[in-house]
Amino acid sequence: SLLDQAANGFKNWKAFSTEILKPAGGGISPKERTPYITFVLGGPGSGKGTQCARIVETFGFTHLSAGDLLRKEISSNSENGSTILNTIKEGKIVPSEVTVKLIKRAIESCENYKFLIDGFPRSEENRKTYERVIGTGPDVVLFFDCPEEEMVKRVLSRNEGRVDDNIDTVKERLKVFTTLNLPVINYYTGKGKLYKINAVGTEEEIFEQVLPVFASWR
Ligand SMILES: Nc1ncnc2c1ncn2[C@@H]1O[C@H](COP(=O)(O)OP(=O)(O)O)[C@@H](O)[C@H]1O
Ligand SMILES: Nc1ccn([C@H]2C[C@H](O)[C@@H](COP(=O)(O)OP(=O)(O)O)O2)c(=O)n1
Ligand SMILES: [Mg+2]
Repeated sequence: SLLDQAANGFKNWKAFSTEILKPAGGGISPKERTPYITFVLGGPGSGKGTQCARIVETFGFTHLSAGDLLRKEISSNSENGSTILNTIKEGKIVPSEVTVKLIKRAIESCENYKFLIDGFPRSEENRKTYERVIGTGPDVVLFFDCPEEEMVKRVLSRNEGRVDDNIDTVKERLKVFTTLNLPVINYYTGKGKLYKINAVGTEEEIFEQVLPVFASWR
C-alpha cells in the first residue's frame, strides 16, 4: 500500500522519515516541547476514532476528538450547549471559534506533547481559525478514505446513542463532508502533508497502513 500511496502522488515513507524530527530525549519535560499535531480526517463512520485508539495505544499520542469535546460541552450545560446540540442534530458544522477554543484548552491542559486531533478541521473555515488562533498548522494529516455506502452502514450500526447517527442526519453529514471537508483534504495534499489511507478492510488491515506514518515514534 505504500507503493500505492507513492503511485498516487503522496509522499512515501522514505521521503517522510528524513524530514520530521526524531523524538528527542534528554531531560525536557513533555510540556516544554513543541507540540506534534496530527489531524485525522475522514467522513462520518470512516473509522477515525477506532484507528486513533490504536495509535494512542501503540505510539502514546493523546486523542482529542472534536466531536467528543463538543458533546462534553453539551453535557456540561455550558451556554453554547443548546446551539451545539442543534447544529450536531442537523449534521452541520459548529462555529469554528467554539471548536477551536475547546481544542486549544485541551492541548494546553494536557501534559503530553503529541496529539491526534480527530474530526478537525472539517471546513476551510475550521482550518483557518485554528491556524489563526494556534499559530501553526499540523505536522501531518491522515485521511481515511471510505466509500459512502460503507460509511452509512457503519454509522447506522454504531450503537453509541448519538443524536446524529440516523439516516437523515447522516445524509446531511455526507453532503457537508463532500462540500466542506474535501477542500481541506485537497489543501493538505497540496502541502504534501496528507496520508491517504484506504479505510475499507479489517481494523488490523487499516492499521497496517497507519503504522509507517508513525514509525519514528516507537
Ligand atoms: N475497519 C472497520 N470495519 C468495519 N467496521 C468498523 C471498522 N472500523 C470501525 N468500524 C466501526 O464503524 C463504526 C464507526 O467507526 P468510528 O471509529 O466511530 O468512525 P468515525 O470516528 O470516523 O466516525 C463503529 O461502530 C466502529 O466500531
Ligand atoms: N470540527 C468539528 C467536528 C465535529 N463537529 C460536529 C458536527 C459533526 O457531525 C459532529 C460529530 O463529529 P464526530 O467527529 O464525533 O463524528 P464522526 O466520528 O465523524 O462520526 O460534531 C463540528 O461541528 N466541527
Ligand atoms: Mg469519531
